[in-house]
Amino acid sequence: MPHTTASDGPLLDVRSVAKAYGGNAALRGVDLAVAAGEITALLGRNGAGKSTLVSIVAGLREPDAGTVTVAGRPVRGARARGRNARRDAEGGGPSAVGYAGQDTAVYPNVTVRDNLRLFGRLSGLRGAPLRDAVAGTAERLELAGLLDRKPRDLSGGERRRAHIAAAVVHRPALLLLDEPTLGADVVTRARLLEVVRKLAAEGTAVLYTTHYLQEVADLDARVVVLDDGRVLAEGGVAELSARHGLTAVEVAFEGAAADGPPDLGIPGTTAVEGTGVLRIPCADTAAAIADVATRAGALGARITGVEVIEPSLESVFLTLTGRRYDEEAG
Ligand SMILES: Nc1ncnc2c1ncn2[C@@H]1O[C@H](COP(=O)(O)OP(=O)(O)OP(=O)(O)O)[C@@H](O)[C@H]1O
Repeated sequence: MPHTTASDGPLLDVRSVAKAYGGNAALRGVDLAVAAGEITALLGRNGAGKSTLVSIVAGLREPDAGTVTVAGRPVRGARARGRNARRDAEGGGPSAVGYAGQDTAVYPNVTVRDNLRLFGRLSGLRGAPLRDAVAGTAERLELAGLLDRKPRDLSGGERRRAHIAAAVVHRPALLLLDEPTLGADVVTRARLLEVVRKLAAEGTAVLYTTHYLQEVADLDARVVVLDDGRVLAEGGVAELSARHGLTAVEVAFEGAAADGPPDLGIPGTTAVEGTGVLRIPCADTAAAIADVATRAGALGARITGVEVIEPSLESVFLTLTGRRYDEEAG
């Protein structure tokens, strides 16, 4: 079912959103847009503000300033909705937003089928459309054989799939996923990415936070880099790599793992921590390798390996923030 917006604008439109907790600014004026059918990956280190932003878009938190619209309609936080929540649900048909936060939100003691029914009903689905939605979603997330089991009796990966199923059962126009693959094994991760790709291909706008840069490439997602509550850069992976990525040559030397690499006197060179490898940022890799060989030869240092590092999201992040992106820090 294709999702259309009330206007020609993006499905999700976030403008100048700011949020502080006490005196700590978590978001400092964020602008972000996601079109129908587009996957946007929100990248940033721990504490960058990703979850805060996603929960504001989900209507779970109030921004201090700025606006969020989904399909042209303003998102109101839980406090502002207050007693009108039911009226909103009744008036608006199935909810436009599906949200899967970091913690699994399915009820552990209720079967997967009843969980999916419940989440479908909460979004306004009833009768045959609800039954079809539950069956279709279970199929999509390979839960069909697990519908009569309770989440407390499922494996971690199965429970995570049930959690995502609860967020998509009503076929939201906008899907918010906050680190959906955190701790998932390779197979579960691949399945979840496949589901996200399919939903996007059918017209769902997806906003996705992750610490795994490889997933961003696998999803061919548009990237928004958030750092300290601000958008540092946005664009496609190739575009960002070309604009901000580094090309470098990494050179390993005999005996350097213990003693550290030799000082070749090349400006900008850094030692890769704990490896004895020298990283040399450069524009012309062939010229850099020839230069290294000459200088190493003069010092009597024996080269044991050379690797060319192409621009990547990792190096984009390093350029923009001056820090490495720690993928396991989720
Ligand atoms: N409920 C809260 N009360 C006080 N401070 C908070 C609260 N939630 C988040 N923060 C702070 O706001 C900042 C942004 O946190 P947020 O959880 O949005 O970051 P994140 O990018 O999602 O991080 P992570 O990758 O670790 O999940 C951090 O400094 C965090 O400590």
